Amino acid sequence: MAFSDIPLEQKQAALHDLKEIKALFAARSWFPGTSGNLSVRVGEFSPEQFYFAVTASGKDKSVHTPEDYLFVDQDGAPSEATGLKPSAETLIHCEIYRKTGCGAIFHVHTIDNNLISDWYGEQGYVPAQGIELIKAFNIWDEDAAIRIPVLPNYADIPRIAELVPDALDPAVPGVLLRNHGIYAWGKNAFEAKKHLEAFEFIFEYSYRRLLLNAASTK
Ligand SMILES: CSC[C@@H](O)[C@@H](O)C(=O)COP(=O)(O)O
Ligand SMILES: [Zn+2]
Repeated sequence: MAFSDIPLEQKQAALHDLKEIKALFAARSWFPGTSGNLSVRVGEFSPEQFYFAVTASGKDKSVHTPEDYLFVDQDGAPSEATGLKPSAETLIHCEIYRKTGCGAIFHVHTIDNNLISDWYGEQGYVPAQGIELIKAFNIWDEDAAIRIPVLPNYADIPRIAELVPDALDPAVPGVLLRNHGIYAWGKNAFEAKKHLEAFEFIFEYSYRRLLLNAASTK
């Protein structure tokens, strides 16, 4: 399917979703210092060919402008003529789409996701067990345990992107970059938002748990 074959309404719906999510996350201070990026996929998916709308690089994500988003293909190349540059981390979005076939990916930098990814960075995953919000990932076992993968935060984004396919756990819709932030995804914007909120709850819980544990051993 060529990009021009994708119905205009689908493209407009993706941009509408991005606008709403961007405003909501900005109100939560989830885009400090222009950090963070968002994408929503459009059209049919095959691992060889897909398209998505992504935030333009380096923008202040707390304001709306006519130059906030552009469409790119499975390799991160713009699908239409544009002067905009896709997010510097577009290749990471490409690898997540290719591997999972998901419909939306949201990336934010928070103090909690940075601290917890660094604390567990050496072991390569953040453990989480018995936290109610794990059910947001459609995991319903009592006392369920999950591992949220943590990748090194190389300056060279293609070097990170190539690690993504093997790092992902099919049951866990998120991956952390150490001391950087999280990528969370879902079948659509609603689900990606739900997953991101659940991860952030788990990170804040885990951080406070570590503090309480340390206080109780004093
Ligand atoms: C200005 S700090 C954040 C960036 O280095 C990057 O990690 C980020 O999330 C935003 O990059 P962007 O190219 O705007 O999508
Ligand atoms: Zn980032």
